Amino acid sequence: MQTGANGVRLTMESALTARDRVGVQDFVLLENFTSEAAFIENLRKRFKENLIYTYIGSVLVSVNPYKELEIYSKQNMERYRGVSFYEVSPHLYAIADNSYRSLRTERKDQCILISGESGAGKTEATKKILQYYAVTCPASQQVETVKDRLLQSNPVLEAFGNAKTLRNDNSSRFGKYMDVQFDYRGAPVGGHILNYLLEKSRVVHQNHGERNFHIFYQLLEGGEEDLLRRLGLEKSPQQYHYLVKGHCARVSSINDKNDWKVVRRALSIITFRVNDLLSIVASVLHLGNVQFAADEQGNAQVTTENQIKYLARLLAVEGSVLRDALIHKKIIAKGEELISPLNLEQAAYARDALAKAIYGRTFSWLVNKVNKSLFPGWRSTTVLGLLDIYGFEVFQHNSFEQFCINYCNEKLQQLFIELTLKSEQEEYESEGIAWEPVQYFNNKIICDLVEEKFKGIISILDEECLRPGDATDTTFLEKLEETVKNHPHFLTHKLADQKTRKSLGREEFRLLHYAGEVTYSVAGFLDKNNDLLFRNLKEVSMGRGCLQYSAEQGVSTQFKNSLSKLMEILMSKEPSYIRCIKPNDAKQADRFDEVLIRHQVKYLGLMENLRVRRAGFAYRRKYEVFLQRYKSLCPETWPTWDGRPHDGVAVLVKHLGYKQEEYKMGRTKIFIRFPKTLFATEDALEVRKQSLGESQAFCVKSVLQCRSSLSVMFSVFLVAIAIQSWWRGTLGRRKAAKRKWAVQTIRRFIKGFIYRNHPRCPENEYFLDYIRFSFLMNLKRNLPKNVLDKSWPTPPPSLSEVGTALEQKVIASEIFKGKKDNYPQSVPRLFINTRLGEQGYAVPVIKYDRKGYKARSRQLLLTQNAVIIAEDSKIKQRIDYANLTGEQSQTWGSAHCIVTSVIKNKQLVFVLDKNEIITESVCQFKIS
Ligand SMILES: Nc1ncnc2c1ncn2[C@@H]1O[C@H](COP(=O)(O)OP(=O)(O)OP(=O)(O)O)[C@@H](O)[C@H]1O
Repeated sequence: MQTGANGVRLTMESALTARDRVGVQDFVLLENFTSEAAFIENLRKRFKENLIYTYIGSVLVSVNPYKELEIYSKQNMERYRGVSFYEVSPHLYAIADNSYRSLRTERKDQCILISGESGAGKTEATKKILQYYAVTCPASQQVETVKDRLLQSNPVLEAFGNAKTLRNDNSSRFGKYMDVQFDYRGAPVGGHILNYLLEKSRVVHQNHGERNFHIFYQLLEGGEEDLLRRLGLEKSPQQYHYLVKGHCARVSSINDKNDWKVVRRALSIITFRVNDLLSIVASVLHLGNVQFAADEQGNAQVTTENQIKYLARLLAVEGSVLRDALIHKKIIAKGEELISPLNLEQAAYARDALAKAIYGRTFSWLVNKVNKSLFPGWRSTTVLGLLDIYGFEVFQHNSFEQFCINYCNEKLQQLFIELTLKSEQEEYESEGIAWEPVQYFNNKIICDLVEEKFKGIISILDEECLRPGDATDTTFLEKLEETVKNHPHFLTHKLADQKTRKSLGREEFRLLHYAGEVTYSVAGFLDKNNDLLFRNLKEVSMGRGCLQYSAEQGVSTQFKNSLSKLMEILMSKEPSYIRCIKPNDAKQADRFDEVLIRHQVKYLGLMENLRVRRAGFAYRRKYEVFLQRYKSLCPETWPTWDGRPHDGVAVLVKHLGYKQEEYKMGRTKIFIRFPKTLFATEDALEVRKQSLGESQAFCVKSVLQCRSSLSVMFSVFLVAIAIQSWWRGTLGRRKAAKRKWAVQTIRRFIKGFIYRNHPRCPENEYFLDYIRFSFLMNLKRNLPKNVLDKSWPTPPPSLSEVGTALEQKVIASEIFKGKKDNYPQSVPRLFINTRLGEQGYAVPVIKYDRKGYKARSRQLLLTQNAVIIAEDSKIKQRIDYANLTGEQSQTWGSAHCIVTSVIKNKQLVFVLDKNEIITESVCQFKIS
């Protein structure tokens, strides 16, 4: 949580008073909520004060500070833990905690959707949320392992999926959805990752100032000599065509050598097949160095035999087969296989296509391995998903990749609208407030334009890719024009009017996205959608098991299908949103580039978010909370209100003169339509606080003066009023606390009843304790008359084991009653081992029957100074401490067991801690 300059906690309402300086914490409180300028001004004010987080309702807007802020400490995490969303200032942790709490209390799966352009801070946000859970969730041995694996998987995925770009030195070049799985105690026990659209083109080409994926440089820079020799690699990246296209193999902010050490270690935890994996990485570099020359017929011939030799070894294929595959194309026409030679350009294309395919498949294989290592072994009860995906991309030149990314954002916006409106509507319904239609733009029309069967852009693209004959990017554009020409969100040079036509090239089409227009160039659409890998190359490259090829499908269709699965996953969860903004292109702290930010506000759809959120009411609060804050503004509610909070708020707002159209009273909350109403109330509170402060000071002063000048009677009278007012306040608070307690107890009881047949867990422990208590009280009244009496009351199912334990307890009393000083204290104690606390040790106690056969062994939990006494000398000798080791064995050297004489055909072992029974519910066995 952020604190103000004076260290005071900034809650949503109290921060309102500082709004001139730091703006509003929630954009819904912007008076002029349709003004983009007001929106940006609010962001700027807050950014200047290092307040990088602001809400739009429950959406968090985050501006990358490009500097370390002291708001991510463990202490800060603790402050956000279990605290209501609006009681603390906006933060990632508030979103993380809120989602986690909903997951625990409502047992509903959650997801946090993080979007923004490259360098806006999505990955950092994801990592910080994971850290938050790592620190604040319950821990166990397994959790530690999972945490470890989650942390280990990160450098591996970053090595293979991230690269230096102009905008970000560690840019994720793939979309990522990660499920964190929790057990019934709320501890993270597993994870699962889905990856989207890896930017494979980077493997063979990088723009100036950019690099290939980190792993290549790490391997060359950090790999041991032996390893490099085995892979046939040289240390210098300059030797490899695929690594020098961007002319910046070395970057000052990146330490490839150190990163390699981390990645190498992490890799061996994730997979045993590190050597295979590195062979494939190396083979990509060798492929890049394969060169061709044209023969007399213009057909390509391989000129770099050495590379083929290495490739054959690394990919475990025949060299001659690979060579042939690189310079020939196999086509199946009318059921017949035809092999035709490739020219230079085609061979280079085939080589690059193979390199991209190999790398892409390897990446998927790796994600698969990571998932296996994160699999908890069973289906966990609840999951929390984190989606770290590129936001809208609008460049000078937009191509197939931007088309896919922007389509993805349309889908996410659709989900946002549906779920936000749905949850608004549900809240209105549950509060008994009439629904008011919300004016918003439904972008379904754009999603349909892209994805509709037969008529959508993706279908047309696939059709064009598959049709026989000469299909080109231009024919695809023509087909588009023909099929969707009348769509209001689609435009081309040919379809545009005179004026717009100037801004559109002949090879371009424009989509009017919900966030604004984007013009796409069709050049390369067909190739990229085909992701063409000639059939014979595909066959050749399947040598290593890491390379698996999926069914043939256009890339855009594959993406559409995986998006539709993603939408299903997200739809089944309760979403939270984080929208990340990059403040400048120079990666500098304290620089707020307004033009760049306006662009992002537009393409993140923030104004549209705000409009949807503000469609109804700007502010809503539980009656109790509202009354507690503002009760001093009305004489009838101050200092306490004895009636229902609902009535108190009604009296209060009437006194404040709220107009009918300014608010609505729901079942449990007040809804305020305009921020100005809230601001006026907040300002009145400030004034009231001052006058209250003055009057208190006055009161104290007058009491002091009274002592000297007025009669004692008068000062007693003043004090009496003060006490009375304090007492009323205390009574009121107690009453409210009691009511709250009652509600919580009833809730816990109901929940416990529902979970009564589950193993003990937070949901049912209260209920089970209650049942146990009732059973014991009943037992107390109906105890058997002697040990042979079998008429024990039947325990409830959840306590079936207690019956036996109780029998033992009664038997124990036969032995110890009157013989041990502290017997009376031990009676009400539970029979389970938990009394030992966390200091207990597990000790194997192995029992033998009279003939010396091993009868039963069992783990006992003992405290360090426990004494085990065996009364029966034969059995005493046979107590087996063989498994005890080190320190414990010395401690246990003096331990004893009491093995009592036969009672009811059973023997009992009582473990004593000094003179006290610490457990007696164990080790009974039949004597043969
Ligand atoms: N909360 C933060 N505090 C300090 N620095 C940050 C924060 N968020 C981001 N940064 C800085 O910005 C850089 C880019 O952030 P990050 O890699 O998370 O961006 P991204 O949105 O994931 O980009 P891409 O889409 O390219 O992967 C980080 O390396 C870090 O230096």
